Amino acid sequence: MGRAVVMLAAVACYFAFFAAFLYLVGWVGAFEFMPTSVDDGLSAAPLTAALIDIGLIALFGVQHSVMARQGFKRAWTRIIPPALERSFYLLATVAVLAIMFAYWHPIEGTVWSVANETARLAIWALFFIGWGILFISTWLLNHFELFGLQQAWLHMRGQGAAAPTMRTPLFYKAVRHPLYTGFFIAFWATPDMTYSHLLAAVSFTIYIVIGIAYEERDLLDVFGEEYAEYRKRVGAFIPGIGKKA
Ligand SMILES: C[S@@+](CC[C@H](N)C(=O)[O-])C[C@H]1O[C@@H](n2cnc3c(N)ncnc32)[C@H](O)[C@@H]1O
Repeated sequence: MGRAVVMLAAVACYFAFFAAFLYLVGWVGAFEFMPTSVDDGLSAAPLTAALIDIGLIALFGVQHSVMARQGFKRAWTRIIPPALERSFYLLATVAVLAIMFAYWHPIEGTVWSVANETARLAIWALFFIGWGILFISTWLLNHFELFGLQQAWLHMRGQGAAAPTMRTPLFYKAVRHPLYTGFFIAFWATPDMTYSHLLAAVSFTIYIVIGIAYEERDLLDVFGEEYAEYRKRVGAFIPGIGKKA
């Protein structure tokens, strides 16, 4: 594949992912202008709906976990250009998110609904702060590398892939996984918690907590003692909590 084509493919995947990410924000927020949302979609009896929705989130989990493993990457990059490995990961994420958006089955009923207008506004502010923390965290790590553009750019310029660098700026000084902290806040901060929203929040939380073990194992492999020492000093999602001896 030509170098310029690789670059164009990476840019296309980046924008496809960005669109899916924006849709996800609206989907979780269940805003009225959204065609589908966590509280809106196909209909089924509550138990069937719950099983389908859990299956959809599991699909997301399997895609994310399998494609992030080193063994999979080694095999996969014998078929696709290594410079596009991250971009195809994003494209696969777009596909599983699109399936989730299309086949989500809401479950009727409300767990909590906040009536006070000021409290509602505060919760909405928290919702956007969560997404903001997540977005800023991508820049603190390396936005262009995380979203595949750096790899394609270096490839286009005939340079090898950049060596991974451990980063701990700003939020990363307080917690090891601020991006996931942002994700948790965004999923849990809602003034109207429906059963389907709760199911999504619980399932994604469980998935992330399990996924972290694998992510940290890879980080320990790559960064060794530097990451081990970081785990001893810094909490996982909440400052000071979840340090690893
Ligand atoms: C979706 S990001 C999530 C990062 C982190 N778990 C968080 O919640 O902020 C996952 C990628 O970030 C990388 N990563 C996580 N922590 C890192 C760090 N401190 N420095 C460099 N890369 C890191 C992982 O290797 C993985 O490729």
